[in-house]
Amino acid sequence: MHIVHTLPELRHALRHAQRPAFVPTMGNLHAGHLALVEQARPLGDATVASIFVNRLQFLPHEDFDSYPRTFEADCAKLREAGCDLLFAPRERDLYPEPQTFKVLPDPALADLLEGEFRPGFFTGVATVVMKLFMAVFAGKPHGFGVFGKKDYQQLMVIRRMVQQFALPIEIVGHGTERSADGLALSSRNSYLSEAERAEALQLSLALRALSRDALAAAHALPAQLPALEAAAMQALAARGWLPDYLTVRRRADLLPPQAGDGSGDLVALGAARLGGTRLIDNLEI
Ligand SMILES: Nc1ncnc2c1ncn2[C@@H]1O[C@H](COP(=O)(O)OP(=O)(O)OP(=O)(O)O)[C@@H](O)[C@H]1O
Ligand SMILES: CC(C)(CO)[C@@H](O)C(=O)[O-]
Ligand code: BAL
Repeated sequence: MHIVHTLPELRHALRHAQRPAFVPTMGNLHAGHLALVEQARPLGDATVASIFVNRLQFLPHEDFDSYPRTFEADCAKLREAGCDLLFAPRERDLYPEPQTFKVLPDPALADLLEGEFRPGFFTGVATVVMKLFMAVFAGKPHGFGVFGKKDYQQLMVIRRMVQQFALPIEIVGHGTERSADGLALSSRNSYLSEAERAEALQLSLALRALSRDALAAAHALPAQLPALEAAAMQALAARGWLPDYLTVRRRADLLPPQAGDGSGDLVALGAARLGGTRLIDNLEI
């Protein structure tokens, strides 16, 4: 695996590729990331990953400084997974000057859920993903970007960005990889103590219970859903969590379900803080 840090090095390394398949990450890689690399490998003619902890998508009080940086271990994992090229820019490579031009995602999609609790998050994500896409795909006739459904809303924002800017990039979504007990793999799981790690599973269980309750109430879901969501949040809060949201939304636009939406059109999404760690998860119903 070739490792490059600068844009000219990246462009040179990719000069013969016609259809790169690209997996952007923030590092501290786990089996979820490696599954994305596995998915990317047969798609393109070069498999590219990036590691970049993007300051632009963190709020001042968030964990930018403490975000786990495990570069050597990440390289070994990517090498083993068959990645051809790793782009690991330093901050000065990607942001040689303050990024005053930004990609502003549609607020109808980006200001809800994650965007409500992390204002500016999706502007930071869309801006860095656009920069990474320009770096990897500029001049290429076609390419693939592989993203995880664990970050469900992020995947939707990126799909819509690619569609509206008519980028010649196919966005591929990969299902959430979980540990044997059902916890969604996440870099931030490494913040959890042993006791918190055991408790963390309750977020996916709560989403499963909320999905079941929503299915049982399908005949009158818009009227009944607020009480079901409140009960799900209270149940987590009673276990010591601080839930931001536990909700059932339409997969198409992440708005609350309307009468006539089928249960197959819905997704349950949740975000909650356990101790100092904020976890997210979702379940397509
Ligand atoms: N469990 C998972 N299954 C599938 N894809 C995943 C999983 N976890 C992360 N990804 C995907 O990997 C890509 C890089 O994500 P990132 O580096 O932020 O990892 P993360 O585990 O989501 O980290 P964090 O804990 O900070 O949210 C994203 O497309 C993300 O959706
Ligand atoms: C897409 C991404 C690499 C942009 O920084 C990040 O949000 C992530 O790791 O999901
Ligand atoms: N996994 C999405 C990136 C973030 O939480 O900042």
